[in-house]
Amino acid sequence: MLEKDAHNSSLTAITGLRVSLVDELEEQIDSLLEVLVTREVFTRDDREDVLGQPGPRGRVRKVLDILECKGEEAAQLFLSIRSHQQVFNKTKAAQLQCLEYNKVRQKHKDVLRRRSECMLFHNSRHGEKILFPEHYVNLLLVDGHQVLEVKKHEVLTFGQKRLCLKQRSVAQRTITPLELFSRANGTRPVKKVLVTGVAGIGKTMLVQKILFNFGRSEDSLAFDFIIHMSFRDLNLVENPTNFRDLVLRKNKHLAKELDTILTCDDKLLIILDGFDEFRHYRSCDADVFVTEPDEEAALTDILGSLLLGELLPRASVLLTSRPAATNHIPVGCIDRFVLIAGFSLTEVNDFFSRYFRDPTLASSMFAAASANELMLTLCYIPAFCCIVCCILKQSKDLSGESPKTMTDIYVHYLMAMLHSHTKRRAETDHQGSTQQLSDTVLKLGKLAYRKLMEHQTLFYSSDQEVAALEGCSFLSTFLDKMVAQEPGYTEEVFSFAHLTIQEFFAALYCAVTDQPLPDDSLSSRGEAANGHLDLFNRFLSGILSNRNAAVLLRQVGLRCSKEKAEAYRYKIISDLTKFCENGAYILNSLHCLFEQQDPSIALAVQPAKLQINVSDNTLSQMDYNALKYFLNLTKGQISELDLTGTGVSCEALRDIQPLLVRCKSLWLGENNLNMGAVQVIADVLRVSDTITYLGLGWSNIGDEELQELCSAIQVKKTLKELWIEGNRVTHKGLLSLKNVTPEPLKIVVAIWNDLYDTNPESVHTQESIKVNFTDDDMWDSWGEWVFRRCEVSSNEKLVTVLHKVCKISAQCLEAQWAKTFYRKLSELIKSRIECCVEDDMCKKLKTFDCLFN
Ligand SMILES: Nc1ncnc2c1ncn2[C@@H]1O[C@H](COP(=O)(O)OP(=O)(O)OP(=O)(O)O)[C@@H](O)[C@H]1O
Repeated sequence: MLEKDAHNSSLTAITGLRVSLVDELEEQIDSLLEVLVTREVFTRDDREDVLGQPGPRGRVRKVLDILECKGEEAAQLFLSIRSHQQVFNKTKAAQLQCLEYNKVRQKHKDVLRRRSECMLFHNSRHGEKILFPEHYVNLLLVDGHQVLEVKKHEVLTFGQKRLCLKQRSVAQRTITPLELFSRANGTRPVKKVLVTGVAGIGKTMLVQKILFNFGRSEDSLAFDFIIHMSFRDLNLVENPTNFRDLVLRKNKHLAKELDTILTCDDKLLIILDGFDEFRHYRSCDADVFVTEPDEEAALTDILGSLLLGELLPRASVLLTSRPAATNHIPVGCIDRFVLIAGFSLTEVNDFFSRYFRDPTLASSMFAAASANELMLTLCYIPAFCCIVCCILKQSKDLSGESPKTMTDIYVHYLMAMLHSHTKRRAETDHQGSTQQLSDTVLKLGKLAYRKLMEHQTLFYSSDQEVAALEGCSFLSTFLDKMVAQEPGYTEEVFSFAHLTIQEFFAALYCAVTDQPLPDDSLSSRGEAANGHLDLFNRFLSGILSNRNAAVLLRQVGLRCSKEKAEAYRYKIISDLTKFCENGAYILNSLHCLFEQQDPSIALAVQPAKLQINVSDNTLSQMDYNALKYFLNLTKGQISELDLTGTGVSCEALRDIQPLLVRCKSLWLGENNLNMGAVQVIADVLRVSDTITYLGLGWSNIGDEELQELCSAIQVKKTLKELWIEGNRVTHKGLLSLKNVTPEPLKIVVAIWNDLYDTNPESVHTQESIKVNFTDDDMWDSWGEWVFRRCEVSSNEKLVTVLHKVCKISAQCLEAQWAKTFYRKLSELIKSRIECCVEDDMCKKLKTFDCLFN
């Protein structure tokens, strides 16, 4: 019996599979029949019998009946033909799918190319097409961002008790857009990239460049698909949604292949542009995870999951943001931080050439811009460069007082645009009056202001403020119009030509109406201006300055009230005085002062102590200009200048060297200081009669650099404390301290250096050289300093400081000073939590609260 079964195994199999074979073969029975005849398994008569059956399923059944009569050999041949057929079908399906995938990929590239091939310039939006490749100017991209790398490191090692907490400084280098996803040092894959840069520096342009090149298959970014989403547009998503729908919103042509595209997620790049513009930017550190593209969820959870790699874990993500919002990005998941540094002089020149096209005109315009150094500095930011060109194009020169500040440039721009508009109107209907102009400007201002306060950058035509603009003629100069496809209907959607222009109009509205000045000073709850209104405040200050107020009144009949201007000046003076005295973060106030260009305001700032804290923020030349402007107008000693984590370079240090000489405490830690930079510091030590405390922790200092500093310290002998934690100094390096300790240097803090071996000749047995935490007064004062800084910090800055100080907790908690320090911190955190209204911030503070208790 068994033997018989074995002999008849194919026949038995066919009998067993009969039902499924009928399903499987019904669509291919005719071709299968032909093969059976060709291979002589069936005769022509058999074929006639089969074809005589009604319907394909009947024909399959007949084939199976005949096979049963023919016996085992025929059954075997049949099964082998069937399995060949299966393989053939599968290959064909795969080929078809691949063909379809490639077709959609090409189509998508065509769409991206079409979408990105034009460039919008602020004054050329009346049907004038400017081709992207003809106007795109190379942007300087810097790989590595000290402050964010440190933050990431701190987030990742949060609460860990590590013995050696050395944080190497980040080596920075310039890269090209092509290298954004290339592996650093050829090791770890780079999947999540964060690109930051200040307003108008070219983040969106960089995204356009990537899309354009991809659309033209011009670069070798190894992706099959790039999905581009802007937060400006995502703000319009109201209800829970899913990732698939988010992709299809703007890419309906991907619908058929989307499953395959999402399955091959390692070949997918998702670009999320303008995180700072996101209405829900505070809620992206998701703890509710979405793992499937079809899962319905809140937009923030979907985006958070994408960033954290819970959704489409193999996909690459490029996120762009202004620096102010980076505190709300889960930096732990970012593999590469890239900073856009804008243009250098060569690129500014290139921009002028491309803008004016005629080389002679371009070079005379460039000369006009170069005549004003401050204006040239502004041109390093592409958006400002573009506006400068636009003004020059309209007015041929910079007549009158030439622009010195960012606001001056925007006011000139507004005037140039209005002027060209009235000229055009005058040529046709002679109706354009100043009154009409100022009315429209005010309406635009109201729209800009209301929406900025609500964190909105896109507005529907049904919005009240948009409806009020109906019929105004020069809107297209400042507003972009798009048509949004909503399910079932379309609606017009507007946005300002650029976010900075919205911020400018918003400030203008606030300056010339009775809208109260926004109160952004640090409240006891630590809710300082969260960066969202930084630029708005700078514009507001500039517009309220006597110079610009006069221009606005003369040219458009817009009047800033005297009281408001006075109140604002008073606010600058009192803010600056307060921040100098308490050591709070001061950069934006310095910019507001700079915008006024009125030395009498700076002279009125007379703090009891001059402390300047601009730490933990990469500084640009414009920032240094604002810093120099204020400090050059003040006299005498600078009690403290805190440039920790600002990316300060050797050139920048040279630029501000005269200020460094006036400092008593100078903090330069968490910057990558090369030998050139150390030499500038040494030069300062050689001449300064005031410098007493110097902080160079985590700044890549090695033995040679330390030696350079020690020989400089010996000249004036004013330095008392040197902080060089977390560097590369060895025992040998410490020997160079021999001649300067304990006099004049009373304290050298060298913990977390390369001091592993116990060297009998070592100098750190000297009491003044600290290589470990101890229980003494010095740490007590350190704790007090940190605590004072925490007290005047916004919650966001506080969290940055807390991350830094929580590192030491494990090692020294037993010391009395540490007990007091952490108890006070814990109380401060508790009081901040009580008043905190922002969910993500509350969560962060609570984590520290748990840690410290
Ligand atoms: N590489 C470039 N080449 C030519 N023009 C540029 C370039 N980058 C920026 N611009 C000009 O500057 C303007 C602002 O650039 P973009 O919108 O990319 O800035 P952003 O960094 O995204 O600003 P924001 O943070 O305010 O959104 C552009 O509209 C364009 O006119």
